Amino acid sequence: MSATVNPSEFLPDAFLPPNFLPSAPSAPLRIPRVLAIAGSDPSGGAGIQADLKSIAANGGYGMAAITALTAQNTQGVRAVHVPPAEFLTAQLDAISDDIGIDAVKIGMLGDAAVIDAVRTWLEKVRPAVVVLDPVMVATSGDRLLKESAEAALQALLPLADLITPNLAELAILLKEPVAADWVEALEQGKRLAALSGTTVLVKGGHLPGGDGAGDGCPDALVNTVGLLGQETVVVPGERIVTRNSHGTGCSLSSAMATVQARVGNWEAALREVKPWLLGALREASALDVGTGNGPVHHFHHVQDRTSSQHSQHSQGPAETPAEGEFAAALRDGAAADLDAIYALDFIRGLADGTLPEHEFAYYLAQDAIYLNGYSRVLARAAAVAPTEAEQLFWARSAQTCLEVESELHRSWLSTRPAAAGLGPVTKSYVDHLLAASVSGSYGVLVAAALPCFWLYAEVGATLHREFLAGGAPAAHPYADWLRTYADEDFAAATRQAIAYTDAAARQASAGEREAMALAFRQSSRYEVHFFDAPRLHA
Ligand SMILES: Nc1ncnc2c1ncn2[C@@H]1O[C@H](COP(=O)(O)OP(=O)(O)O)[C@@H](O)[C@H]1O
Ligand SMILES: Cc1ncc(COP(=O)(O)O)c(N)n1
Repeated sequence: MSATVNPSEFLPDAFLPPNFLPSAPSAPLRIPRVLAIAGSDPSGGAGIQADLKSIAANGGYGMAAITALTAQNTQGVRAVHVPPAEFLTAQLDAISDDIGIDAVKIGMLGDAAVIDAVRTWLEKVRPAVVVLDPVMVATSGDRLLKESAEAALQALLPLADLITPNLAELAILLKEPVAADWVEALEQGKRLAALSGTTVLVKGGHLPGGDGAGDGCPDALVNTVGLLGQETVVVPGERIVTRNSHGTGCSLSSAMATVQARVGNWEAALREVKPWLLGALREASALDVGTGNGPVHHFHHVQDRTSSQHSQHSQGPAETPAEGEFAAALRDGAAADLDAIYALDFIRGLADGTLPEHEFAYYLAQDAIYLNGYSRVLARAAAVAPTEAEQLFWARSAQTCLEVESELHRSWLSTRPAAAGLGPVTKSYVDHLLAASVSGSYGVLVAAALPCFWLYAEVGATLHREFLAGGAPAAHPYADWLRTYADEDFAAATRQAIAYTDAAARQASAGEREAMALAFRQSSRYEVHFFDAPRLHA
């Protein structure tokens, strides 16, 4: 390995929004222009109406070419009207003749003539990002695609970069029975990815409970063309008990198209979109729309301008927590992860000196790579911090990270054999942090960054105490390293980071606080995986 880490190793240019690089700190985030090609749902919960809300909620500029009109509400679909396909072509051409298109989301197509029109236009325009939600049947059970058009839809799949079938659609596209559990769903996802040569997003929304996915609602990216670090990337998620899931598939696919256009990385996009959608499902009860399967709340994360009415709908999480309360809840939630870290072979081996040297070398090399990415994320926190004190704090922390990284290279890594390059856990952790850093929420960003301070400080202090209690033996192979753990400056910075995160939570809406808690939990999990990575990958 070279003496310096090349950040582009894990930060391809396309991944970085223009204002992410320190050279252009004040440039505005580019607003991707996202076109939804889909059917209309006049009740506003699904179809093109959900797409436009979802695109806007995720920071994009939404455009809409309508394939079909439906007469539907939260109870079901009453009628479908598909205008002549030539008129869809006229809409599509009008847009692409004038406007640059950063991403396309395709939803309800209706019939084979519409599919043909979309295919012809896609082949002509070749948009950079195409997400295809193969809409066939509405949640209510009504058909939204003629059965005779299924083969044409199948043939359209290779033109998409991502396909987002639900379990029923996955089964129809494969001509197989519906997957009975999550493991089977992933297998089907792999088969569809192989068949279409496209990345598949397998969605856990329709999983029956107790099937290996636990009570959760996971999603997974499955891919056979080498775009992702691993063949399957599972993003776990909580399951919300609600009837209001009308339009979740439409909203997810539009959000993925929008965020992918912004961050250029499917995994990071899903990690950003999933907490947003979870909040939209959770806060759906704040809306009073229809008597059936109601819509989700796309703008739950936007500061509520009618908070007095809003709080009548959702109690508890909507109330601003007292000072320190949010941070205390985060710490409680991380207890299991800390226990898991203390039980790792890596940590036990580091403490008693039995850790194999090659695992230690791998850990140091990954730490250096991680710190470089982490420093960029902290710099981003400085760029969007609401006060000058916070700006200064995150900027100093970003600088310290780079200094620690270069010290690692100068001292620890200079005498060690070249370890492997960017490891899978390091990549996933940094991707998660980068997704949080472009989420548009300062709170989510600092919550995602916090476990690296907090858990690391706690683990370091414990290891240092144990080392001293054991008489600080000079012959301990990792004595020098263990001594570095007792750093009062780092402990003070950790207390400050906790206080700023707690303050951000007190300023946030209930939905944003939920997204903060999730971002923190995911980073805590990554802390565990990071310490366990040397055992698996060294
Ligand atoms: N009850 C739920 N709780 C949390 N997430 C859900 C729930 N239902 C669906 N989702 C999420 O909504 C998205 C759409 O999933 P799904 O309902 O399977 O698709 P569709 O709306 O196309 O039928 C996925 O990200 C899924 O994980
Ligand atoms: C026009 C239109 N398009 C798509 C859906 C599917 O909705 P869901 O996301 O709930 O599966 C719908 N009900 N109506």
